[in-house]
Amino acid sequence: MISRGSGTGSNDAVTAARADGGGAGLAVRDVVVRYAKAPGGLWRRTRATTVAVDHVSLDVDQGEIVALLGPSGCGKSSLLRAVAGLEPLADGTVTWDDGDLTGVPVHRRQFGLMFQDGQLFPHRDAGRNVAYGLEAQHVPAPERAERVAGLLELVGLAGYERRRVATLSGGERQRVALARALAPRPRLLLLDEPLSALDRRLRERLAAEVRRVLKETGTTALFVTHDHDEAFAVADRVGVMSGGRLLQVAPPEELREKPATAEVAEFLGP
Ligand SMILES: Nc1ncnc2c1ncn2[C@@H]1O[C@H](COP(=O)(O)OP(=O)(O)OP(=O)(O)O)[C@@H](O)[C@H]1O
Repeated sequence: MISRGSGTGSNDAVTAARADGGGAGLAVRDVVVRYAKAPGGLWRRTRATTVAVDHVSLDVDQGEIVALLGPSGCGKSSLLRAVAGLEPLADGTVTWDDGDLTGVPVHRRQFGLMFQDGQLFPHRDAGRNVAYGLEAQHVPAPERAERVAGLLELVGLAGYERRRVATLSGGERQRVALARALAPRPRLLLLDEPLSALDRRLRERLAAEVRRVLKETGTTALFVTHDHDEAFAVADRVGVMSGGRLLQVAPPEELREKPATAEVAEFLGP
């Protein structure tokens, strides 16, 4: 059983929802993700696999931000991709509000995705990038324009509607990418190293801003990062991964004060 730890500040509402028996959200149970090793050579006959995620269980309650933290290759992205439906589960289940997502394709999960490179559409201006998901939902133009303006303002880019993507800085691109991911009001936002390509100072500032934006929009989020400071700045709870396993999930201060194992303590450092 994974300890959920206690919340503070804006997390109190989440804690209250849990106590009421409400606040359901994402439940990952005993999930295993395996990859076939590269074909050829010795592996061809043995059908050997890499276990990227090794029986991981994790809850993310509605309105909560959970960061997955761990060194390169520990399986964070694989777990996030499995939740998104981009990787098949070798074992275990992923549910939302108790509804099993097995067999539900990526685009039907109502989850948003944001990656290290925001992958903006280069031929659309900033506003039309943000509007993309709203167009797909056939939101009428005036309502769309209002929502795009509101989202750009929320991410600190008020008035940027007509700016060409090529003229935006790295930080501005990721802000647009965040606004675009939030536009269709995803029930869960999955962020994979969204700030990693930015320099440290900007990363620190944006981590705090991402948290503010997610909280202001009441967005439930799973945030993958290898950066301790970023995880602690963004999340209500932080999950530490190593070798495909989830070692501990706890609020930042609890993780610092009471690491559950020597491995967690060593990873977090002094
Ligand atoms: N498509 C793939 N095919 C084969 N092996 C893979 C594939 N994707 C990931 N892996 C392996 O699975 C393990 C976990 O990788 P994953 O990308 O999930 O880790 P990570 O913690 O997100 O690392 P990083 O921060 O470097 O992206 C690694 O050993 C990796 O080499």
